[in-house]
Amino acid sequence: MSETVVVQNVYKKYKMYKSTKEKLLDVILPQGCGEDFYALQAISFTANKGDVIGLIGMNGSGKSTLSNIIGGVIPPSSGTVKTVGQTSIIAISSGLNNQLTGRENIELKCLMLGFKKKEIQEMEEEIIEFADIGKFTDQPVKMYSSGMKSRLGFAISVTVNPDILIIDEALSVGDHVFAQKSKDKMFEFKEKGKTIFFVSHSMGQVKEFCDKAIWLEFGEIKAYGPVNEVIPDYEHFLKKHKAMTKEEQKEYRQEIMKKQKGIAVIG
Ligand SMILES: Nc1ncnc2c1ncn2[C@@H]1O[C@H](COP(=O)(O)OP(=O)(O)OP(=O)(O)O)[C@@H](O)[C@H]1O
Repeated sequence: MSETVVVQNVYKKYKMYKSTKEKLLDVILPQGCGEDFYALQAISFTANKGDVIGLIGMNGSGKSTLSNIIGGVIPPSSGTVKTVGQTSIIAISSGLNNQLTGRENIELKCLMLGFKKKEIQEMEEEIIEFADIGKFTDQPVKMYSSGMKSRLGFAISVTVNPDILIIDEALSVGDHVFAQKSKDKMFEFKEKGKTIFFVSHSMGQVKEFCDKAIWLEFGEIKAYGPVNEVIPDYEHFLKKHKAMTKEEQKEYRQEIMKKQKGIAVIG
């Protein structure tokens, strides 16, 4: 089986500041200021061609951070990510330039992906039709509704025919017709054997679409395996977590954070 994504020991560190003053001091003082916060810790896994992997986990567990790192939108603080083939990321705020028109955004994104002018011209109509942006095509994106923006982002990302596709909650946006159109497109990619990462809070959608799942908890991989093994464990955990009092939830989080601090020092 050919490996398309290899993630090795990835960490993503952010600085947390209590005030603007602390943020300023961090820039000025040689020893820095503020507290380190790890959005991702010791993340290692491999995805193969044809894998459709759900990224699941509670709010703030690191799903978007990980998908942005795989998609090359943000760099990891340490560790490596190797991807084979072209990667395309679909997120609700999928990197459109508000000042440019829809058509200019299409051209810019395709140029950045290395397409030639003739290839872009050929794809342009297909993207406009898929996005269904009609007479808004030559208007600046800042005039678009949020639905139009996400349709355009989705249409560009899928028409460039990527090898690795990262979908961050994209199915939950847009009207019924577009949701069905995007779902069909995703199943078409799945059938073509592309590698797909699918970020979702909907276990129904993950079960329907994915073969495997990565369960993230407070920035770490808690489980990675077939959906029919990982999802029941995650659902069981969610139920238990929901039944905890706020205080117990806090204690549970602190317990894990304490363990993670040890890992971060080693990492
Ligand atoms: N730019 C940033 N600066 C500081 N902290 C950040 C930044 N981006 C994300 N974080 C933090 O990193 C953690 C992981 O965030 P992320 O958005 O990846 O989680 P998520 O699992 O996608 O959450 P959700 O399900 O709520 O979308 C969160 O605690 C978040 O507050």
